[in-house]
Amino acid sequence: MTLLEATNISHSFDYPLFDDVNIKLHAQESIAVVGVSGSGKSTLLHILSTLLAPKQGSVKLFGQEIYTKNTQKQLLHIRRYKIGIVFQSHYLFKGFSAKENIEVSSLLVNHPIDEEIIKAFGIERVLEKRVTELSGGEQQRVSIARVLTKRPKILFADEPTGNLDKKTAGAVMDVLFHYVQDNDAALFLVTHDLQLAQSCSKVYRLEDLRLKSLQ
Ligand SMILES: Nc1ncnc2c1ncn2[C@@H]1O[C@H](COP(=O)(O)OP(=O)(O)OP(=O)(O)O)[C@@H](O)[C@H]1O
Repeated sequence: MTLLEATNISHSFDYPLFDDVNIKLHAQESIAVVGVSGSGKSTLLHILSTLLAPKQGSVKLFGQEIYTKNTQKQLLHIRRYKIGIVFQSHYLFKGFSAKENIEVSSLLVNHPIDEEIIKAFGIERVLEKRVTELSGGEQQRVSIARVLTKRPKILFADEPTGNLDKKTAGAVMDVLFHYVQDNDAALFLVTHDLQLAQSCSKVYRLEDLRLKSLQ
């Protein structure tokens, strides 16, 4: 099943970022995009995940064109209930504990927190701590747990393991890959780390305005 289809996407800010980009993401699939800093990876992720309309081209999520036909209300519904976005800066609620942050998602979709994920992320002992008392890597894992608790069909992740050591990063990626398999979901990953990217089913490099297939 095709969950995401982007056709002939082009975008620019002060200068052109990419041109004529085409991507299809199917259930149980993971796509990684690598590229140098400033090549437009995060911008592409924003375009695919309802946050930014491209200058040209079409983006379909779950078979539905998202930028021309959808009202803001429908976009909000997709963003809240059908996709999950892990940002480089994680946007946790600072005054809340780690657990309360994850509970927000749990309440939103009326689904309990998955204790297995908490354990696999190694954050069970910090759940009662306030966000400001957590290390950067702990905050990153709490934010991923919060997003997974919504049980999104597509998970968009921008450098999700940027603050983590290799071993912890590997453990987190394992959870993401299992989540995708077990839930018929899909992962769109942006990273600088080519080795990490190569654990995905498809790898692309954003370079010279094009999305080039590496794997
Ligand atoms: N909202 C915006 N308005 C204007 N320019 C922007 C905006 N967002 C990003 N840019 C510019 O677009 C370019 C690409 O940014 P983007 O964050 O997509 O790159 P990236 O490949 O993800 O970089 P990094 O690896 O450093 O995170 C940068 O030059 C950035 O300054």
